[in-house]
Formats: sequence, C-alpha cells, structure tokens
Amino acid sequence: MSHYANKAFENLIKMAQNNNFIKPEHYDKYSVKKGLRNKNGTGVLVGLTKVGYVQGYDVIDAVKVPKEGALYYRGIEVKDFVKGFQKEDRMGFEECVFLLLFGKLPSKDELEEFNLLLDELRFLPDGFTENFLLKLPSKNIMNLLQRSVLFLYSMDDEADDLDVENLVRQSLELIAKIPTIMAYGYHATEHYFNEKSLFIHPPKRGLSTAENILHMSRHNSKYTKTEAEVLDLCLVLHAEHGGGNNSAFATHVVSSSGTDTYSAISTAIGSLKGPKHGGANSKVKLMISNIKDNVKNFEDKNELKNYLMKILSKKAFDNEGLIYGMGHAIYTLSDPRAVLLKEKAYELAKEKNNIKEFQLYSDVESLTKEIFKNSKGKLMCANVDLYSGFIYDMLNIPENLYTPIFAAARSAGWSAHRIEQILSDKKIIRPAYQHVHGDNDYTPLSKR
Ligand SMILES: CC(=O)SCCNC(=O)CCNC(=O)[C@H](O)C(C)(C)COP(=O)(O)OP(=O)(O)OC[C@H]1O[C@@H](n2cnc3c(N)ncnc32)[C@H](O)[C@@H]1OP(=O)(O)O
Ligand SMILES: O=C([O-])CC(=O)C(=O)O
Repeated sequence: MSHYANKAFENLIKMAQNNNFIKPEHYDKYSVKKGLRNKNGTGVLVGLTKVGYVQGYDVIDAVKVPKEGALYYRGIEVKDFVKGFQKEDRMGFEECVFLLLFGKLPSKDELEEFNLLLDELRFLPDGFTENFLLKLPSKNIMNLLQRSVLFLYSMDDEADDLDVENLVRQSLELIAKIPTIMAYGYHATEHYFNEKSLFIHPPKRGLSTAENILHMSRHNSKYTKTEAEVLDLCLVLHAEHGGGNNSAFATHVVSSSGTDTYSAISTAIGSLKGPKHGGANSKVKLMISNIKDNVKNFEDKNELKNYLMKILSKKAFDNEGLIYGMGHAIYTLSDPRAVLLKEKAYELAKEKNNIKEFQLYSDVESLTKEIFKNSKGKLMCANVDLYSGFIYDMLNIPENLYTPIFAAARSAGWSAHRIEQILSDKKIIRPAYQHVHGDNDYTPLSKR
C-alpha cells in the first residue's frame, strides 16, 4: 500500500468510506432481511432442493426452537452413510459423490465403473501443469484453484453447452481434477515461494480420492490406511450442506444467469475461501497458534477464557472479534460433523500423544459456549471447521491445503446444485435492493 500513500489516494479512501456506508436504521426501516434471515433467526426460503438437508432447529408457532443437528444427503442421514461404508471397510467419498450427483446409492458394479471413470479424469490436460501451475504459482492455493478452473474453460470445446450430458461431464472432470490441481499447486507454491524441492507425483489409478490426495501432496507419497480413512471421512463430511450455504447459493445465483460450469464453480471456490465459510478451518489453526503464543498456561481455563474474551472484543488475534470454528447459521445445539470429527480427533490425539492440544480445542469449544450463553443468552456450537484443521494437522497436512481440501469435497455438492438449478428453475435470481441515496443533479465539471 505504501506506494499509494499520497494525498490523492487518502482522499479517495475518505470518499469511499463516507459515501458507501448505509446506516443500520435504514435496514430496519425497510425491513431488509439481512443475510437473508427472518426476524426469528430462520433462513428466508429462496429455493427447493433434493440434494442435501440441514436440520438445526424446529419452528413451532413461528418461534425457532433449538435441537441437535442432523445432515442428510439425498434423504440419507450422513451418520448412517458413514457407518455404512466404514462397516464394510471401504472408502466413502466416491460413493458419496455418486449419491449427491445421481440421487441414489450406486450398486457394486456402478461404483466400480464410477471409480474407473474418476481414475481416468484425475489427470490434467497436456501442458496444463507447466503453463498454468508451474509458470503461474500463487501463494494461496484457493486462488490458484479458482483460476485453474477458469483455465480449464479455455481447454474445453463445449465449455458453454448447458445440456445435462455436458454438465455431468464437466462436473466429474472438475471433481476428479481439483485434488490434482491442489496437490501440484501446493508443490509449486512450496518450490517457488519457499525454496523447497519440486515434487510432482501424478495421480495413481486404483486409489481413492483421499489416498490420491495423500500420495500426490506428500514428498515421499507414503501414507497409512488409517490416515487415508480419516481423510476420506473428512471429504464425506464436507461434501454438501444444502442449497443455502454461501458457496452453494453462489452456485445457484451464478448458474441462474446461464453462465458456464467453470464460471460457476470458480465463484463457489471464491465464496468458500472466506473466513466465515470454509476459510475458517485455516483460521482455527492460526487462532490456536496465536492462543498458544499468548496464553502462558492454556490449561488454565480462566486464563484461556480471558484471552477468548479479548479475541471477541477485537483486541487480540486478527481483531475481527470472531472465534473461528464456533457458531453456525443453522445448527444450534450441535453440528453432527463436528461431533464425529471431535471423536476422530480424540482417537488420533491419543495415538499421537497430543491430548494436551486436543484439550485446548475442546476448552475453546466449551468456554466459547459458556461466554455466549452468559453474555448474550445465545446458544453456540462447534462447527465442522473446529476439529477438521486439528485432524489435518495430525495428518501432517499443511495449513494452506485445509480450505482447498474442503473445496475438493464440496465440489460434489456444488455440481449437484448447479445441475438441479439448470434443470429445475430457469428464472434468473434477482432480488431487490431499496435505493436510499436520494436524487442528485449532474454538475458540469467547471462548477464542482
Ligand atoms: C463451513 C462453514 O461455513 S461453517 C462456519 C465456519 N465459520 C466460522 O467458524 C467463523 C466463525 N463463525 C461465524 O462467523 C458465524 O457463526 C457464522 C458466519 C458461521 C454464522 O453466522 P450467523 O448466521 O450470523 O450466526 P448467528 O445468526 O447465529 O449469530 C449472530 C451473532 O452472533 C455472533 N457470532 C456468531 N458466531 C460467532 C463467533 N464464532 N464468534 C464471535 N461472534 C459470533 C455474530 O457475529 C452475530 O453477532 P451480532 O448479532 O452482534 O451481529
Ligand atoms: O451451511 C452453512 O451455512 C455453512 C456450510 O457450508 C457448512 O456448515 O458446511
């Protein structure tokens, strides 16, 4: 910014600040549903979906009544889906992608054929790695994913075709290729920005998405069965979250204009990158490191609580006033994914002698709940992002891959929502904004 630090730029900033702020009372005056939320805290109904369903409360006599959270993919409760494939000692993510996109569980033959198809699609087009990833690395892998998806547009002869056959082809290509782009992009970043050796491990046929991510992103390509199973579970739990989550809704909005798949999915990646959405998993890791650096004895709950209050009052960490990994727009008492991931995190922490750190995460959860209950009477639960980063950390996955892994998983949900939008609702999404400026006359330049 320093090269812009002159009077003219300072004036532009002042004008930007003064002329773009709308007073909070205007929102009340015009009954604006901020964040598309009703007065009772429930979401405004803006669409229909068969893909995923999130339950976090009941509405009884127009009042929001909290309850334990539940998540359904195509009507199947996710915890049952997880139990199902784990009991049969299989990876679950590919089956989950099939379910989300095609609306039914695959038969054994369908799943085998589907895995073979994904095997072929994981490879990047000729020249893509050299021209778009190695020549143009980015410090941020989400940014790299976004523009790589857009580069794929230019290599697709049918890029703008909205036939369902083409939409399915493009969706599968992206779901299969995003992990490869993410792993290669990570190595390019490490090499060009952090002076590390450059590794490119091409995807391996016969490996699941989780196994391929570990194989492609690790220098030595080695991983254990447990590590692959844990990552697979994370992919399944991140794959979908209804039509109203910010990135799925962005997919619906952008798709409703009739634009191409690459534009829609890169938009969704941009949305997920935000720290209030998928980007929270990286923020959790940074926040926990910050707590360790600033709280002398983080096992002392009083000391920890005081520091969390400092974060909430914008006087510590990133000064945004948020405890990342906590809170949710729908869940009230619990996020079922956080419950499952907390159990997994505990198992891993025991194995890796890391219980002290597990306890820190768990204390952040319980103390944040306590602070919100006592100060605002507000129910607050851990969300999927609180324990996922801790798990990735224990799998030695670097922090700049946390949100990209989320994107790799959620690309399944986005694709299903895009296909649904294009097949079911041809109306362009176009809500209203009340104009609150008042009219002005145009003044000739000589008179200003
Ligand atoms: C994959 C995902 O996207 S899961 C979410 C990941 N995001 C995070 O973990 C970031 C931290 N959490 C948050 O920012 C929020 O809880 C969100 C964005 C997830 C949900 O936000 P909302 O739907 O607005 O939450 P809700 O309506 O329940 O709460 C509103 C109030 O509680 C505050 N609040 C909610 N969560 C938090 C939090 N973690 N830290 C501090 N304040 C919070 C909001 O700022 C808001 O305060 P205000 O009324 O004074 O403006
Ligand atoms: O549903 C939401 O608002 C956020 C989201 O995507 C998730 O929790 O996975």
